[in-house]
Amino acid sequence: MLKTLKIGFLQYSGVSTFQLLYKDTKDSLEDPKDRELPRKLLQPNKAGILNLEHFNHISNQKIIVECSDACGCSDSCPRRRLQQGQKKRLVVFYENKILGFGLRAAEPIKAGEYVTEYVGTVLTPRSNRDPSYDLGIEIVAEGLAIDSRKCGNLARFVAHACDPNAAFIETHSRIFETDPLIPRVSLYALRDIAIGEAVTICYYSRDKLASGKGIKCACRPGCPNHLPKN
Ligand SMILES: C[S@@+](CC[C@H](N)C(=O)[O-])C[C@H]1O[C@@H](n2cnc3c(N)ncnc32)[C@H](O)[C@@H]1O
Repeated sequence: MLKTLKIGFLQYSGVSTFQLLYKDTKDSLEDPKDRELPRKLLQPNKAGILNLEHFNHISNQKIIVECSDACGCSDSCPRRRLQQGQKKRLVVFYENKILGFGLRAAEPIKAGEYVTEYVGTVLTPRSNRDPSYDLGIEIVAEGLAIDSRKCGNLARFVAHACDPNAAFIETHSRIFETDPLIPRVSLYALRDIAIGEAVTICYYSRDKLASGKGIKCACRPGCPNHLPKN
């Protein structure tokens, strides 16, 4: 099962919990004594690069906030990466019998660059279905998941690695402020990814991986970890 990201609220009109959270965080960062607080909001720089140097892929409480019509910027603004769509060339590659299909870079990807979106059906996770392709949403809409098992894009093939080179990050993105705020998730590179290299994320926390139960992790020869069975 894909890693559950921590994020809070789905809204279609009016002031959302998220807007309040956003305001609180922004305000607190303006107070010098609070600058040490973990920063919740991420935005790419002018070159479209997200600073993920200190990204903790295990306890992820981060959300990317993209520009909208309220900013007055253009469609080519680097802070509209998800809105602009996938630009990186990627291939779905059959790795081996254990890993099945994975995703590989068909061109070099730099650390902090947007790779693609995790696409699927937004639903409430239920116990009687296969959650292997669920990506839990926790900031924009707590308790929902994006399921790419039957309907998704190539991000559904991203394999787990205990030392991953990419991460899924919830993304607050809408072109017009009046658009519905649907849960969306971006895939960003945590470090440079070479052409032909597998793009990987970490599905689980270190504790779960070290529990000794589940599928033996095949991220590298001799990896001692296990992917918990759902
Ligand atoms: C979201 S799917 C990834 C796509 C899948 N490989 C396919 O061919 O459709 C997750 C599944 O891939 C396999 N997998 C991914 N990373 C793995 C790893 N490091 N070790 C073992 N199996 C892995 C497991 O079977 C896991 O349940």
